[in-house]
Amino acid sequence: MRPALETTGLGIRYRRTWALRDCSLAVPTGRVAALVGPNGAGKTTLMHAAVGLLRPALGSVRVTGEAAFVAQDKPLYDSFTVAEMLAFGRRMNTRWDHAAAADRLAGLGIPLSRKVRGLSGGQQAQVAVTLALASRPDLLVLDEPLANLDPLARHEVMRSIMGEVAGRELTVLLSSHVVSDLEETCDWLVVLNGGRLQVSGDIEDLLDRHLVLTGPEGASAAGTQVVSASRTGRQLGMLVRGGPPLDPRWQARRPGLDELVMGYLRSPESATLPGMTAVGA
Ligand SMILES: Nc1ncnc2c1ncn2[C@@H]1O[C@H](COP(=O)(O)OP(=O)(O)OP(=O)(O)O)[C@@H](O)[C@H]1O
Repeated sequence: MRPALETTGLGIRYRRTWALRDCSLAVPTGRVAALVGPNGAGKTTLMHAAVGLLRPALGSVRVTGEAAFVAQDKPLYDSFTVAEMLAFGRRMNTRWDHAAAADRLAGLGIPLSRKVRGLSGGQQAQVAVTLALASRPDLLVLDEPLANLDPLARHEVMRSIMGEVAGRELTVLLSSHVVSDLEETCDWLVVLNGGRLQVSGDIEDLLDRHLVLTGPEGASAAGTQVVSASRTGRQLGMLVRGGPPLDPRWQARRPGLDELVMGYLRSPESATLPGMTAVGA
């Protein structure tokens, strides 16, 4: 099956600044892909390219089917009621599923008669996601859908997105700064750092292929590929690929998603991408 989103050698620049360089990735259909990276990493740029808001300067980007996009600042009109937002969406889209949108909002307990400005942040996020889903996209692209939401609302938004993915062949690409929000729901990981792709792959597979090592100073990491290393007093800590290490002084365990992401972000020269055999290539 063709991937839902595929970029090949993608390069995007704003005048002279390259925001994204040599980015080749493929997100398979039906995945919920987390797009993470520090401020300025190129996440919004990649999303804008995916939905056709930015043209590549180099390479290509291809979406299988239709994409819908929810921008960071939730594109809703404050003075509209929810019903007016739905009517607006209906006029703007040819593939509009009005009944599904109304059902979804009813299920979430969001009154159609309420003005957008009278909704909580979590409800506004839900309305924006509902509008995007009502256009029946194959790829749903969400730029920080959880920003400014409390933990309960973040959980609710993620849960409802998962519900949509379970029901059909929808692929989701969503950016977030809070990796712990993504652990439960995302099954694909894309890490960008300084405009470069560092990690792209299935999350379980990535976690299986890495180890967190802790051991004394002088312990050798032979038998592994070191992604990043840190020191606390006389203790060494490492994120490595492959292994287990030959030196028995290490304690080794599977990383959590946040440890995997942090390990790569700390070491921008490291990367793990499909088809790659060595860390740091
Ligand atoms: N309109 C623009 N004009 C010039 N440079 C831009 C523009 N938009 C983004 N950039 C630059 O491109 C790079 C990538 O920005 P982008 O917004 O894609 O990052 P991001 O990962 O989404 O960041 P954040 O987490 O802060 O939202 C940054 O260096 C940014 O300063």
